[in-house]
Amino acid sequence: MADGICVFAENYNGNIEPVVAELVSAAHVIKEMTGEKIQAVVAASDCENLVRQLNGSGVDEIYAVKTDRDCMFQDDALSQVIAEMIKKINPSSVLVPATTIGRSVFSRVAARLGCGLTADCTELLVDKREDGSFYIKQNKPSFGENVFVTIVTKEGFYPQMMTVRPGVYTPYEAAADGKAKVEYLDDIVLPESGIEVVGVRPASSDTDSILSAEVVVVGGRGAESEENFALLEKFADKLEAAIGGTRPLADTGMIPFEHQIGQTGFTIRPRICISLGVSGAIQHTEGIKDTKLFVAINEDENAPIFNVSDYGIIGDMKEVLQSYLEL
Ligand SMILES: Cc1cc2nc3c(=O)[nH]c(=O)nc-3n(C[C@H](O)[C@H](O)[C@H](O)COP(=O)(O)OP(=O)(O)OC[C@H]3O[C@@H](n4cnc5c(N)ncnc54)[C@H](O)[C@@H]3O)c2cc1C
Repeated sequence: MADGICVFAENYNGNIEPVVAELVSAAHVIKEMTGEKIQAVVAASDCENLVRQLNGSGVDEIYAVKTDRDCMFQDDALSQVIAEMIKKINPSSVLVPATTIGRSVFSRVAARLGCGLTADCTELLVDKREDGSFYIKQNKPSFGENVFVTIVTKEGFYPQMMTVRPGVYTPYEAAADGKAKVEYLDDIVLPESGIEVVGVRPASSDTDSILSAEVVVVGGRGAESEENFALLEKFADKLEAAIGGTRPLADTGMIPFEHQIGQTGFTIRPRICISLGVSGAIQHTEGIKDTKLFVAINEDENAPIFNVSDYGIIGDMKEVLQSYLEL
């Protein structure tokens, strides 16, 4: 019988990616209901190092395959290894980061296993069927991010497999003395790959910068003019803050999608967040609700953003920022 909540331990350059700790949090939410063990799967040439990092991260079991060569970006070969691992472990659910690597590897894993894959979940809820079995409600934005849908894997089909959007869950803080059972699956071998990696160039705009920023300045439609946005950038520069925005700013390309905050964007948890010209629609404020200190500047005293801010300044953002920058 399928049993266990399996987390894909995505790694890069010898490090487990921080997003894995978020998936471990999501797995613990599921475990509270189902009582299943949390498993991590990892396959890499420097596997021992990655297993060390995973041990004590809040997982109960680690399954590892040591590959005979570096297989980063050889998703055709890596997906075969992971699919074989999942067949062997037989978990009831598999949680994968909705990252470029997670998406690419697990669409192939799903095809190999003949199972479904719900992409880009922003909420996972557990429910119980009449026969006592548990299932995961996989909630995600859909249809051009205009509606929210709940996807449920058909009864009796396992694993329930899903990618989870980074930033949605708070990283799991494991007890320092936590130990996992480790098993190396030596009979699984990395096949030849049709992909040759000729070079690696980092992306120019990464989501990490905004997810890990201590201070974030968020612009809304009120900051959309060239003049206002230039002021916002100067302000952010002075505060050494990352820049985020509402969906209209991402739609017009003023900020990259990776910096859109909200239900269909990313969730941030900075120490300080300052929003400029943002009305405060629920779809946006969902993405900032865990901010420690939240300041809003809006010229409309009735703007809903003031209902969720700790401090509010009623005024034209241009005048407020110009005064601040002159100090
Ligand atoms: C399914 C769905 C998912 C969505 N997901 C997201 C999401 O992830 N993120 C997101 O942000 N939105 C999302 N939206 C859109 C959301 O509902 C709002 O439309 C959007 O957040 C509004 O953006 P805004 O506050 O920038 O613009 P507006 O609502 O137009 O507000 C602009 C504000 O700026 C103020 N203002 C104007 N000029 C100035 C000035 N000079 N100085 C000070 N204040 C000024 C105005 O008073 C106003 O309050 C989603 C919508 C749907 C239907």
